[in-house]
Amino acid sequence: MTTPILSVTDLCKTFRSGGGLWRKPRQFHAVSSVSFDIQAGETVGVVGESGCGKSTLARVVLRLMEPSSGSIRFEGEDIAALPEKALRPLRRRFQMVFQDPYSSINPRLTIREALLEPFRVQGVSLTTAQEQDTVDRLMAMVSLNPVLAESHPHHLSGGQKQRVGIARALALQPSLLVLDEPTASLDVSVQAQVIQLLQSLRGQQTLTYLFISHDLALVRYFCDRIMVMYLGRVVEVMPKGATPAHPYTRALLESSFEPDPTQRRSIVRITGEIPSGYDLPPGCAFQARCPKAQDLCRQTRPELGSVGTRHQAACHFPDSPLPDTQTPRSGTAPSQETPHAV
Ligand SMILES: Nc1ncnc2c1ncn2[C@@H]1O[C@H](COP(=O)(O)OP(=O)(O)OP(=O)(O)O)[C@@H](O)[C@H]1O
Repeated sequence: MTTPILSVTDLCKTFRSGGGLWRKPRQFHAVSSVSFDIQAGETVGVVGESGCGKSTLARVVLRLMEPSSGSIRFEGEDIAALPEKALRPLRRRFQMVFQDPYSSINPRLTIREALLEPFRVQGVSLTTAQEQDTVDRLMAMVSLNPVLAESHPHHLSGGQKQRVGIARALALQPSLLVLDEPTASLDVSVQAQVIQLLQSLRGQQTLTYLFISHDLALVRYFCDRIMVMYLGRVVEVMPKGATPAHPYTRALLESSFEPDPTQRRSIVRITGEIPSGYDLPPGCAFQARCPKAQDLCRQTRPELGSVGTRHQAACHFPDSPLPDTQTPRSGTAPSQETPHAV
């Protein structure tokens, strides 16, 4: 087994709010005890509803936000507590593509300047000829007309701007790219083009992707493995093509299907309130919305446990592939498997 490119263990991010002379600040658990590994060349998806902690996880993993606790090993080195000065040279090895291409590029810079900015930030000096080669190479890599290099971002369409965002992220030849909903703000036809571009770049270069999305269907199409988050925790980890075992993942999947009147199948609906991240109930965080919840779910929080090959779910009563879904899984105690299952 090779060393994973990224290894995250028990990562937590807590936000404090309120508090004063007589009142303790309240704690919001945006990311709770998340552990996963990514091997070089893999594409791992993180999916879940709005507010479940996907973007916070992405930002904390890349140290764009400080973790509250836990370890983040990038190419074998623990970067969770590394001072910024020591971290800076490593930053060229992991980059992020943001959801909103409109705000992620400085509107005052031309596209050429935006593409060369990462080199300046990293203190890499280029000759005029090298700058031109670099801009030409990056524009070609993301299939942008080189004429656009002298334009400002407001002259570009959303899709073109996101291509610039991707080119900028790739400028320093990183090994890990974290993509935070890279197509969410684009029209549907443009979304498909950006996904195709990301697929082709993955084929041409040795790139590892951590792909964040609220769209389970897209993640299932694009990613090798999928990590499902609910209220800051990972509730399911499954390989591409696997049948979801957690009722929450199943419901997410159902909600992403187009209705088909010719198909008869049982629909899982999510009803009920999402609990507040400030005040989580004991037991399973999904219990109030889960059609299968029983007393055990209200009492004991299920840990991530094996339900199949490289497939884990944090549920006392997971769906197939386990044969008897009404029998509590024997592994409701902390999983015997390594927590680094992603
Ligand atoms: N700086 C902050 N201070 C307080 N709470 C925050 C902060 N940043 C995020 N949160 C809260 O943490 C939770 C997780 O936010 P996050 O943006 O990570 O979710 P998300 O799954 O990426 O959602 P979306 O898909 O809408 O971007 C949310 O409830 C959000 O309000």
